Amino acid sequence: MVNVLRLSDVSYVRNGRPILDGVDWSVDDSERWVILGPNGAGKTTLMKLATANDFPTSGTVDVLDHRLGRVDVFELRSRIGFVSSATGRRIPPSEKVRDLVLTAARSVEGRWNEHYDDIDVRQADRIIAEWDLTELAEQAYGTLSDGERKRALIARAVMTDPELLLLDEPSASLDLGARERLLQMLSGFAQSPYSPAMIIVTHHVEEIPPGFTHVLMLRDGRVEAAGPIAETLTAENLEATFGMPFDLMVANSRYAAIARP
Ligand SMILES: Nc1ncnc2c1ncn2[C@@H]1O[C@H](COP(=O)(O)OP(=O)(O)OP(=O)(O)O)[C@@H](O)[C@H]1O
Repeated sequence: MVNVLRLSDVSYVRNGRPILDGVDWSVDDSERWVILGPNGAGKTTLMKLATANDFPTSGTVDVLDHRLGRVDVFELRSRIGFVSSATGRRIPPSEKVRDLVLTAARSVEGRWNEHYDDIDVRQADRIIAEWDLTELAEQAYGTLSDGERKRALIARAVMTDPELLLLDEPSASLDLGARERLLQMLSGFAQSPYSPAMIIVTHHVEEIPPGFTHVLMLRDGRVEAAGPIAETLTAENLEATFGMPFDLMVANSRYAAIARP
């Protein structure tokens, strides 16, 4: 097992307010983590640290065995895949899906005159098929549905064989069918031994793909609970995290929560 992320006593303070407070968290390469928490809990801030896009106010963050503050973050970021709603906004609407995935090999957004090796083209086509995008490969990104866009962005993120893949609310705004299709694909990907360590952020237990192994529950910048999902994702911990009582159901390795009357 190789450690890919370690936060030790991390605090992140802005305007005198602790947005993250005393966070300890460790992720190994075989693990698939869900970060669960209400609006404003600090999930996005945690993602910024894990993707080497920000620095803690105090404590230490080690990403892929490098301590933030002592490493070239640009080199480090090239080893991390990250998809958030902001990622999609940077993609030129006219970019074709095949080029969107292929250009990740050169870390550019928008195809110009770069040369791509056959191995890159084959890798892009394989990943496009894996994420069920073959029929859309010649279609412009701006014309895709939300669900198709999410799959295209994830395909782009995995094109560079990242050692850590982070997805910020991958199924937000998707309709039921698109959400379920994406969850099935994420579940398959999560269960492959060849996949990198994965972290997804969500507000909803219904959006946890089977195969995810661990959960970190965050409230007001503090870790409410963290550990293997089967023993950590409990009605008690949900109540502590979201501040109200829930009935938690598990069926077919999927979770559902409804407020207790
Ligand atoms: N740079 C900043 N300066 C001041 N406040 C900040 C800054 N960054 C985040 N915050 C505040 O910290 C809190 C946590 O923000 P964050 O975006 O990490 O939460 P979140 O869990 O991702 O929320 P959501 O689920 O709504 O996306 C919020 O109240 C936010 O306003």
